Amino acid sequence: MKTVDDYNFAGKKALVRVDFNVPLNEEFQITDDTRIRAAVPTIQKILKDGGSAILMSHLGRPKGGPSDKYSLRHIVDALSKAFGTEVKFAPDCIGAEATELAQNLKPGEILLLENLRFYPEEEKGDATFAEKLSKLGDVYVNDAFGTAHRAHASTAIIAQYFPGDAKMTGYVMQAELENAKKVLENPERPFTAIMGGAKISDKILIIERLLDKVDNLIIGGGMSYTFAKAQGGTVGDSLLEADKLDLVLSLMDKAKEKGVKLYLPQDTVIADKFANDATSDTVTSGTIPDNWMGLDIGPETRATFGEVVRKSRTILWNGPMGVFEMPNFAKGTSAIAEAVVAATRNGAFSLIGGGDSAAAINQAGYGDDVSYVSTGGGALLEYMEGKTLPGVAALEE
Ligand SMILES: Nc1ncnc2c1ncn2[C@@H]1O[C@H](COP(=O)(O)OP(=O)(O)OP(=O)(O)O)[C@@H](O)[C@H]1O
Ligand SMILES: O=C(O)[C@H](O)COP(=O)(O)O
Repeated sequence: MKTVDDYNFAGKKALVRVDFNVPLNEEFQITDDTRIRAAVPTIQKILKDGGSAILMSHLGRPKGGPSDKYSLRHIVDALSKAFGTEVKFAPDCIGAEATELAQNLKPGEILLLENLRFYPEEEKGDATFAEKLSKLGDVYVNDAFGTAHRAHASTAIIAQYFPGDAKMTGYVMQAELENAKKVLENPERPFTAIMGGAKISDKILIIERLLDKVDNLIIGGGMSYTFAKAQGGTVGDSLLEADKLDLVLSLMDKAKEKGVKLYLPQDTVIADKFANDATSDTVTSGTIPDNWMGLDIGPETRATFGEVVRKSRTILWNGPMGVFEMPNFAKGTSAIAEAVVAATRNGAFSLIGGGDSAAAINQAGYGDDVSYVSTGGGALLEYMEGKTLPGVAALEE
């Protein structure tokens, strides 16, 4: 695969697919700018060579055409700050105005196109739409690792409209693939995977695949209650995927067969409602009373999980240990973050994946103290599951 290092962008307009699907609050402020900061080196390389950059991205999952809520206009100022130069904006990603703005772009300038998903053709992978986008630039760079698992017009289909030497990966894509490979191929041992977050169904395939790779598997967060229930415990109103009970039991058997040590929470912080100011208590896992819900791992679990993590040499972490957005239920996630940082300082390789896990590590101020924070959520998981990423495959053809 060609990379931006193989290309001189002097006098060229680079059409760059980035993943600026960033979390915004109600005032449209960016609450985690990891994906924007990550994109800077690729854009800088293009501009330094004497090229210009036309950035295209999606934001959220808009259905039914353009809407202010999902407009990329909201992030233009933040981009100008991050890139150190004024970023121009095209209020439509194709059409006469976008074409004119792209044509008039001078070396050193950046243009951001409006949300690609305002056209249903984007997600459908429509070839005509992809061809229209392709006309805006001379060369195509795909740096949107976070969206590489989607076979969309701008991430995959578009590549066919550029010759082999004019389509390539950017630095984000390269770094993501390299770091994921470090974990998947010949990891230093012990190798510990920490899985948390809300849904087992989203992560079941990766958990199964990891059983062939890891020495320790730690399960926390919302998904742990399905394990507790499957073992005969009570979980009150906690998150539960009741149709996955047999599945988690078979996972537990597989872990045993493969000699993987499975760590589940011993104790749980429970609450009488889903709110930071809820009344809370700590109970043994699997003994949650009716009308209460588990929102974090308890102190004993923090100690056990922390010790396993500190002794690890390779760490993969996806998904928070509790509802870390609420300060009263963030202790488990913070404790894991601290243990991952301590292990990394001791020479371990740590890869953090998933939007919320990245936000949690940044919120705790540890973003620079782990080996690599992935910009990918679903994309990283699918890559780890062994699936081909269409965004990467399109550049290989
Ligand atoms: N005990 C719990 N009860 C309810 N929600 C929980 C609990 N533990 C964690 N969560 C929630 O899970 C969410 C994160 O789950 P998710 O699976 O989306 O992780 P992620 O790191 O963002 O991965 P990805 O980016 O792949 O989605 C957070 O919003 C968090 O509050
Ligand atoms: O945030 C993500 O995981 C990517 O930007 C992809 O978004 P999607 O799941 O809406 O395709």
